[in-house]
Amino acid sequence: MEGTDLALKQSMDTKTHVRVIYRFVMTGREELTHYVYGGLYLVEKFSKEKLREDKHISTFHLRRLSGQPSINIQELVEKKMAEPSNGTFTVDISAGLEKIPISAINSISNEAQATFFYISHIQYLGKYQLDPPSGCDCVGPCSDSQKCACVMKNGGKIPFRKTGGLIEEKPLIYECGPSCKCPPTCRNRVGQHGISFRLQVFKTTSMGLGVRSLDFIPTGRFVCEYIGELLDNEDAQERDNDEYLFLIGNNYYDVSRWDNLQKTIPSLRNGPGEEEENFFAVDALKCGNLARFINHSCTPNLFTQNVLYDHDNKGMPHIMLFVCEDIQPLEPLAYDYNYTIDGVHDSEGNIKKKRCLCGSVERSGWLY
Ligand SMILES: C[S@@+](CC[C@H](N)C(=O)[O-])C[C@H]1O[C@@H](n2cnc3c(N)ncnc32)[C@H](O)[C@@H]1O
Repeated sequence: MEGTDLALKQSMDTKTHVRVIYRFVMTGREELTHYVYGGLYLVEKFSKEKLREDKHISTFHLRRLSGQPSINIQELVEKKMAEPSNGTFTVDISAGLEKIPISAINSISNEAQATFFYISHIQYLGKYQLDPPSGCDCVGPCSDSQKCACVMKNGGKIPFRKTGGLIEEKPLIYECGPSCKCPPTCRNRVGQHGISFRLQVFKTTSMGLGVRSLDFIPTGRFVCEYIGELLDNEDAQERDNDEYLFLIGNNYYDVSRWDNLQKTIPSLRNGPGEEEENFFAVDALKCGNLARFINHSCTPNLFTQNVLYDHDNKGMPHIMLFVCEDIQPLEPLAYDYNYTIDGVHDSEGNIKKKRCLCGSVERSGWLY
């Protein structure tokens, strides 16, 4: 057996008592089964004796994808460690709220899953007035050539490719929404359709829980929204939570970030004006979706994009995560939290510091 080769070619074979958990191929959409060894894969049922007796033993050809750690299969067999002694697996932490199940695996310890309420839509506190969105009158799917009101708001071009990928990051994107006459299949509706790739929460070795993809996800594709309770600055301060609070202002009000874009296409300066700078945050401490588990990286594979579709309040856009670099199966997802060093304080105003453990060479060493 080629020990450095980790993509199992074969799936369930009842005769040999060997079951392959993943096929590590980019197009693989094999059913996820329950045991994963070392956070990667392995056999569901593996009887050493029977394997020896059985003439129909299947041989695996193992092929490792770039970045996957190696596993010594021979050692596992010798130590009778074919089944993990520790670990928990949850088939769907969203309990059916997402279109596809969000599994969670802890192959490091038997620690219980984090306790929070899984929700799949932003919760707006009653005190915030949401302006109803203005929609387009397009008959059929919107296109760049039509005089579509939403296309105009996006600077004259639908921001998504036909394949669904976002063309480029912008201060704000207007998707078509419930006030538009175009159908749900319109190309200008992406993030609102929710998760479409298989994502998994997993226990990391140093950063608590994280999220990885079980599928290959190409650059530009939508991954998920950061969901939680929407709070204004004042309410956010009162919640003692800097772990799961996404400050909307972090990548939005920084006009210098969009300078080049604004010079080339002035109509794209469609972020909030100064008078609208009432900062908002999405708090996912008590309730949220899987995005609350996505860790920070100084070399991220995701970026956050502000999107409006179901209301017109520029100060509280949806925070949608898109891919900025092709994601391979089992690769952890990460975005840049955009903290400023010495910019995080405790309730007494003292500077808080936290080491960054993302491991990127370019890292500053500090998360904040
Ligand atoms: C939004 S949560 C991410 C999920 C978290 N790992 C968990 O177990 O729930 C943010 C927290 O994760 C940890 N974290 C995320 N990225 C990190 C990094 N690059 N280095 C160190 N800690 C990180 C920090 O404790 C941070 O406050």
